[in-house]
Amino acid sequence: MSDLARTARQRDADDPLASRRALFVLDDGVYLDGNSLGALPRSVPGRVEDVVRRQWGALRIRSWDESGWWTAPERIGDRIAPLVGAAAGQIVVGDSTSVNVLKALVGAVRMADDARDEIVVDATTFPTDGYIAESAARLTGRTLRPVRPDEVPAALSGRTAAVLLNHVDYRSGRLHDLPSLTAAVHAAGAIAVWDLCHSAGALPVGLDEHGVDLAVGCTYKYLNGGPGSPAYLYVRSGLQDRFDSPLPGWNSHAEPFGMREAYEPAAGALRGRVGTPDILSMLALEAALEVWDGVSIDAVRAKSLALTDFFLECVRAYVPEGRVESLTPVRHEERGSQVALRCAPDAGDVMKRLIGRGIVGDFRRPDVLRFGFTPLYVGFADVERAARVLAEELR
Ligand SMILES: Cc1ncc(COP(=O)(O)O)c(C=O)c1O
Ligand SMILES: Nc1c(O)cccc1C(=O)C[C@H](N)C(=O)O
Repeated sequence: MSDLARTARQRDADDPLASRRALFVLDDGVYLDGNSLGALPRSVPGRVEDVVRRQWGALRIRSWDESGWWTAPERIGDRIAPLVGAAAGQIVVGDSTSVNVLKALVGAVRMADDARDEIVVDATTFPTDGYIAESAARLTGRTLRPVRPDEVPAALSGRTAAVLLNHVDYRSGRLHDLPSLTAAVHAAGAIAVWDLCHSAGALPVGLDEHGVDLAVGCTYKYLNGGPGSPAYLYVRSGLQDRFDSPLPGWNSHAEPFGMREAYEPAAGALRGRVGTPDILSMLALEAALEVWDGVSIDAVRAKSLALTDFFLECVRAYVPEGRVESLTPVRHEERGSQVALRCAPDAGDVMKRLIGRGIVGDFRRPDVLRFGFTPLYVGFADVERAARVLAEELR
């Protein structure tokens, strides 16, 4: 056994989160793709079975009240809230991240005065946010200005209405400085909107502490909600009265069953709802969130950094010099929970071979091997093995 393998074994033995792994369905491979689709928590299949057979099959329409279907978006929002540093009453679950980006960004611009004619968007964003921001700009009669996150402070002015940023870059794994960027946006008198897809469940976000205005995120990555599980929208309590959703469906009406002709928004975070919630996915997510009971997000962050540090150490030790280049920042303050390795010209083939050997990461065009580290179920021995197999494939 190598020194690194021995170290891994010891670190797994000392890991306070190690027992969480048993809460997930995994095989004997190494799953490093939880930043794309989280693994299945064991509590989910039984809950879905109950929702389908008893709540739907037997109770039918009564379940909207008796099984808590109607209030699921805000109830599950309150369950996610502590994971992203938000007090209750500010998050609703529903729709996709893409749809929530539209609600958040148009809602943000509608809070700004008309003289503010620009929307700033992260120029390195995951594509969907950029596409939707472009449409939000057209819908609100603003100009879209793509800016790299590090250049955002210099780009802000009295013309800026709202700024949409990704907390962690999906390609490189770079963590952007949410507190200081939010403060800069506020100093310019603009509204800060954050996409938390790659940070929620992997590191502390501190939405309330840092005064974030609006935020969105998916639940199928580090929150393990399942394929296509509903996303969420956070609207800071102090802004909720001014939040004017571009999708004011009947579920966000003050009196949904009043069936009124005129729209009147509900109070609070409920304004972020649109239409009938996707109950099966939503209640699968609720069951999945049980894995967080008793877990501190600070402990998750500590393990995440230890895992990514250890992976980089193993890669340095095992992989032939010059064969890969890490795009992941060395400084912890700039790192999310993934490692991206540039591997030209054959990253796509290399990832296929890794997956064939049970080491599952993903390939992002044009030349990136991407490995996500989910602290609740990835261990140090997994990390050492992944780097060792990668080195074998690259030799
Ligand atoms: C930063 C970011 N935003 C949005 C999305 C996707 O949004 P949607 O769930 O609407 O497909 C992803 C990943 O798919 C993402 O990484
Ligand atoms: N949402 C996804 C999907 O529906 C299929 C495959 C992958 C995804 C992803 O989440 C991709 C991911 N956001 C990324 O960072 O690349």
